[in-house]
Amino acid sequence: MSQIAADYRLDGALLGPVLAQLDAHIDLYLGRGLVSAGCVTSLAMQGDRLQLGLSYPYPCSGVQAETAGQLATALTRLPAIKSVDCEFSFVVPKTSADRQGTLAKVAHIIAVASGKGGVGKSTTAVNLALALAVEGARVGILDADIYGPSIPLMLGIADFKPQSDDGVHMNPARAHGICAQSIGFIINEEQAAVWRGPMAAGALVQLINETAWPELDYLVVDMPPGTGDIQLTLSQKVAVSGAVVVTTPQDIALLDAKKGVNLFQKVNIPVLGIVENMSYHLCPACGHKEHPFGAHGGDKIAQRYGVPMLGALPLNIRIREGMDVGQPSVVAEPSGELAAIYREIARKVGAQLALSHSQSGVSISLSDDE
Ligand SMILES: Nc1ncnc2c1ncn2[C@@H]1O[C@H](COP(=O)(O)OP(=O)(O)OP(=O)(O)O)[C@@H](O)[C@H]1O
Repeated sequence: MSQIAADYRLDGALLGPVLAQLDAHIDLYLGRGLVSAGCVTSLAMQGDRLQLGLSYPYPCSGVQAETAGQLATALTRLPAIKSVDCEFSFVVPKTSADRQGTLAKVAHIIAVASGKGGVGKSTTAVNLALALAVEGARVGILDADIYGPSIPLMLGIADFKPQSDDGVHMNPARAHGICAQSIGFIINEEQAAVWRGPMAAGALVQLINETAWPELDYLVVDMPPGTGDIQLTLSQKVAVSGAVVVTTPQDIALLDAKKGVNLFQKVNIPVLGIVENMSYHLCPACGHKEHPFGAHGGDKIAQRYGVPMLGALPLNIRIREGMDVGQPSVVAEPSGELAAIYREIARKVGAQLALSHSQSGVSISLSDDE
């Protein structure tokens, strides 16, 4: 899966056992051993230290320390190895999409969609974008939610007015390490409310194309709520690489989420998974977990449609309060449990995207330097 040529400089007697140990380490997000997943890009010995280069097709800085520890434990069982230096890198998988103009610098476009409004789609899109960035990717977000563009407020950039250097393309805003563009920077809600399907889709495609996006690994698009023509046209016109469907556990929201999954599957856009928002409530007094809207709805959809369940967020006042003041959970409490859930979702999204766009395996060069 890696697009880097591997460079293995170990003698034959050591190479086999080292590769065996590395392949016995199953990457949780790719579901394969590190060698078969193409993550092992370099191996060399310096004295009794193994220098190990790992290249991941998804951003994963949050689990690198743990992975390095586990690999060191496994590899130092081999008598020749006393310690291991791990070097991690992230190389975004190539895409087959032929994007033109300002989107040519964007590797992958991730649509965040929901069957109905108010389920927390924008909240999820913003935190997912920030979590991908914290995990090590270059990220942008496009607020395409014409009926309620909330991302400027959520990122604390409500007063931003896009400027242009070349008189043609608008520069996106920057906030919390990601860049952002919103339909809300350009038009007001009354104007948007009267747009019908084709007009809205056309305006959104124009907005996305007329933004001077920098080099990005992922552009997260907060889609308008619903699963109709606007969503379909937009997804196809900008060659969406994969979709995340957000739902709440109520039956009505789940029914709409199914429509969302169906829509993307029908047009061959990989559904990267389901996020169940407001999934459970933790009693702040006693820590008791309750499911006021029913349990496991997202799981059932995921199983039925053969798509991953990416994660479940609690109904938690801190999520809303952070959003209201431009401090989403991932940046407000970076080491908190909510940030941890979003970061886990981000790693899964990146890995699913890599799996669904996986290229041919790694090419290996071997030499007996040691
Ligand atoms: N898990 C959560 N716990 C508490 N509040 C939440 C949670 N998720 C979202 N909210 C709050 O619910 C409200 C709706 O969220 P959001 O705007 O993200 O929904 P949406 O699906 O994008 O809505 P729309 O489609 O109407 O724009 C916001 O006030 C948000 O802060």
